[in-house]
Order: sequence, then C-alpha cells, then structure tokens
Amino acid sequence: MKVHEEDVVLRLQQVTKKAGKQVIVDQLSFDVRKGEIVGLLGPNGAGKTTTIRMIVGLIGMTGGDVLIKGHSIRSSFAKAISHVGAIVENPEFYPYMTGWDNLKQYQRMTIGITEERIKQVVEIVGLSEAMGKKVRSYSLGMRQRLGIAQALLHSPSILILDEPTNGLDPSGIREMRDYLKQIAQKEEIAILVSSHLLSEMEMMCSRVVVIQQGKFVHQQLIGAQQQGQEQTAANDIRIRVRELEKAEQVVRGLDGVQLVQLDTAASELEVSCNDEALALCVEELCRQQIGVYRIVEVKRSLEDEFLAWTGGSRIV
Ligand SMILES: Nc1ncnc2c1ncn2[C@@H]1O[C@H](COP(=O)(O)OP(=O)(O)OP(=O)(O)O)[C@@H](O)[C@H]1O
Repeated sequence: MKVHEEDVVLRLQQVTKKAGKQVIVDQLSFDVRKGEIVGLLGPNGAGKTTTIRMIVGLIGMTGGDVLIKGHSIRSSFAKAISHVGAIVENPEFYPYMTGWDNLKQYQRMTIGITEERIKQVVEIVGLSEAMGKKVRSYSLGMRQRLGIAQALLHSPSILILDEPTNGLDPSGIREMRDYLKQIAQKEEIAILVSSHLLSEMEMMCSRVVVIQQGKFVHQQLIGAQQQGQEQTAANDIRIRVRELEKAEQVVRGLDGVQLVQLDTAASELEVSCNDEALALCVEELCRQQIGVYRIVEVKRSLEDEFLAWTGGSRIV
C-alpha cells in the first residue's frame, strides 16, 4: 500500500514509558492515516491505555515522541492537541440535563463551535431523536455516542477512543462499529481505538496494530484492505495433483514459489507465492501434464495469526 505522507495524522516515534525499572511501553512506533480506523490491540496489561494516555498528553513519556499533524505533543502541545478528539475515561455528562443541553454547555466552554456543528455531529452519531431526553435515561451505548459527538465538536483530525465497546452488549458494539465507520468516512478523519477483543477489532477496524508487553508485535490490514494487499503478498496455497513427485520437482524449479509442505496421503503440495507466481506455477504443472485436481487457498483466521504473533497469548 502506498503511503502518502500528508495523510499521516498520528505518528508514534519510539514512544517509551518506564515506571521505575519496569518498561511499560517500549520504543513503540506506528502511524495512523486519514480515513483509517486503526485498532490498538493487545492482551490485558499490554500497555494500550498507557500508550493512549501518552498520545493525548495525560501522562508524560520517558522517551520518543508523538506527532499529531506534524506537531510534537512534547514541544507543541497546544497545537498538537487541538487536532485530537478523545475519550480516554468514561465521558462525564450532567445526567439531569438533556443531551442537547450537555453539548450546549460544552459549546459555551469552547471557542468556535456553532450550533450547526452540534446538529451535524448529533446526526452523525444517530442521537438526533434523543437530544431532548435527559442523559440519565440514555443507555450506555447512547452515552458513549454522546461522548463521541462531544469529542467531534471541534472537528478534530483524529478521534482516539480507549476501549469504546467496554460494557456494551453485542448490538451496542455493532452500532458503535457502524457509527465509527461512518465518522471515518464522513468527517475524513483518522480513528484510533484500543481493545483487547480481537473479534471486535476485526469487525471495526481497517488495520490493527498488535502490542504485547509494551512492544510492537505486528500490524495487519483487515477485510477489504487486506484483500487488496493479497494480490501482491504471498499466500499459502494447497494444490492437489495426480502425480505428486513430478509436481514437487516442477515447483522446486520455479522462481517466486516456495514449497511449504508435501502431503503424500492427500497427494497435495502446499506452496507460498503471490498471484502472479501461482499463475506461472499452474501453467507449468498443466504444461507437464501433471494433472491438477484442485487449488485451494489456506485461510488462517485472524485469531490463529494472533496466537502465532503473540507466542500463544490469547486475545479473545
Ligand atoms: N504508573 C505505573 N506504575 C507502574 N506500573 C504501571 C503504571 N501504569 C501502568 N502500569 C502497568 O503497566 C502495564 C500496562 O498497563 P496498561 O493499563 O497500559 O495496559 P492495557 O493494555 O491498557 O491493559 P487493559 O487491557 O487491562 O486495560 C500493566 O502491567 C500495569 O500494571
């Protein structure tokens, strides 16, 4: 995937946090770009909340830097943070006031927010109907969305949410996911969400960054984004043939095709290659009349991959 530098909204550069001798976040670097929903994923205690707190300047970092739209959170805090909308702890609202009055209250404390903008964000998070109701009657999901509306009021370039689906039921999680997707598109902003729930991240995000014990472990495009990448990336393919030995010789002689394993019982070979190399491989097998019975991509679930990346630490 081609990276346009001007699309990078958030950049972590070797971000490190130590508490005494303990290294909580260890030289963590990654980017988040406009239009992306990136999941910061890791098991409990991996350092997600600490990372997010450093990004939004709630705690200092021991080393490295965070750039938001190119502004350092360390040396240009006010400029950097002006581009951020965040919910790090549970959003606080006056329960005895309506949703609308809560947002109006926030507007009074913040320069440059128009009433038109309030209506716009309320619409985006699907709360137009509920604006006249007192916040104490809102469900947890509605409160979360009101928090997101408030975080969006000043038109930030990035929305940062720490465990936004905590405590939500499955339908609330689905709603949240749909709203975040709409927000990323309509507002053309970047979104960073943290979670230890792999299944949610898989549904919600276009990319996940996996951390464990404060360290970067892996990053992975998800869904449609991943499919685009697959045409050039190597995939594992199983090919069932009539003559396995001959097929093995052919495959070993081909550039760009790596033999992963032979399954003599099933008369199958597993190869790793990209789409172009696979096309040449199949052509060659057919040309030598080896008899190709079937070609199947070996699909690994994201969960299997995570178990491999994190050395068995399960992220449910
Ligand atoms: N100020 C601190 N002093 C010492 N240890 C700390 C401090 N802050 C966090 N930790 C430890 O650092 C580790 C990472 O904590 P953090 O809350 O960032 O993890 P997390 O990935 O958000 O976990 P969870 O999913 O459980 O919320 C934990 O082991 C925590 O106990």
